[in-house]
Amino acid sequence: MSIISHVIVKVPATTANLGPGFDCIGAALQLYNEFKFTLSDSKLCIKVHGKEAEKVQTDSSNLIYQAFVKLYERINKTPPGVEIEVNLGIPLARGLGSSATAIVGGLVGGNILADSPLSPEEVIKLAIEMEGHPDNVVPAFLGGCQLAATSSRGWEICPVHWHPEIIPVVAIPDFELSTSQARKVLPIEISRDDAIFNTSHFGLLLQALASNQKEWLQAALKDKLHQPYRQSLIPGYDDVESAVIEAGAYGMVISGAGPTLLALTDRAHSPKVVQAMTHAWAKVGITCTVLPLPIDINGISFDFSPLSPTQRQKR
Ligand SMILES: Nc1ncnc2c1ncn2[C@@H]1O[C@H](COP(=O)(O)OP(=O)(O)O)[C@@H](O)[C@H]1O
Ligand SMILES: N[C@@H](CCOP(=O)(O)O)C(=O)O
Repeated sequence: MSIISHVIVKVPATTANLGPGFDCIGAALQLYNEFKFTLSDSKLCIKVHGKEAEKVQTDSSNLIYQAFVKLYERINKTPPGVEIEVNLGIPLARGLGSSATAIVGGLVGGNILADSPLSPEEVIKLAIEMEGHPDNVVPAFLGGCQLAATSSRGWEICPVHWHPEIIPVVAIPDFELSTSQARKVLPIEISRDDAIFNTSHFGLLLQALASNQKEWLQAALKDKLHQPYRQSLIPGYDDVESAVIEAGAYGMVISGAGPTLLALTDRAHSPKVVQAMTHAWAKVGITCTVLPLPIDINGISFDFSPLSPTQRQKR
């Protein structure tokens, strides 16, 4: 029996792939979704607040609720009645890990209301299973920049040092691109040359992120696994990239599955990069919101209240 009446879980946005690290690396960003779970005797009730709230399902198909139910399935218990209140701070289907926050939020909320039967490692494993790849759910849960690789134990998760002088700037356009659509355009197989290209660039990326070595970062952001196939889904990609380089950034990549574009820059060039992204996309008729978003180093945070003695008696 739960001794907790409600829990509020805050989960950060993420930027996955970082160029050559398709499906294995991502970083948490200081932009958040917040989920409040309250035990309830009546049927499921989901309330959503914030911009784009009307786009989120409020029935049992809601991804947060599906994750909540998954948690209870895993511990062989019937899910309790619950009211879920969502405060959306992260735009949907833009490549900033909104689905990852819903999965992580639902699992963590469910786990806490069930008196935490699963360890953080088990919750992360379940989140990866639900999302299908680790590169957004892992940093969303743990914060910072995280690398995940399969092993005989399941997953090896490894923090990646992100030099504080490397500033992420995201340009979020006013159109959506679902991850499933952006995965459909990817080839099943790639050539050995492309595999070597990505292996070498990914190795360089890890060293470049840790050291802030300018030339390494400039080269390391290149990729041949997913970006060449996805660029055509993002009108104006080449124009924004040229403007970003001209403004002095290290480079630009697709954030997650897109369509948000992520520039990495040093602090001094950050204001120019913001302007360049805004203007370059406006020139091709696309309105976007451009934000420098520092790395979130904490991952999930939560706050909960115990049941009152009267509530305990009722249960
Ligand atoms: N806060 C949320 N609550 C419920 N479902 C959500 C939430 N955020 C995202 N989703 C679901 O995830 C979908 C977007 O996932 P996806 O295409 O992977 O984009 P993203 O890059 O934002 O994760 C939404 O259309 C919605 O179905
Ligand atoms: N590696 C995935 C990452 C998807 O991240 P999201 O933030 O767009 O959900 C991919 O590139 O498909």
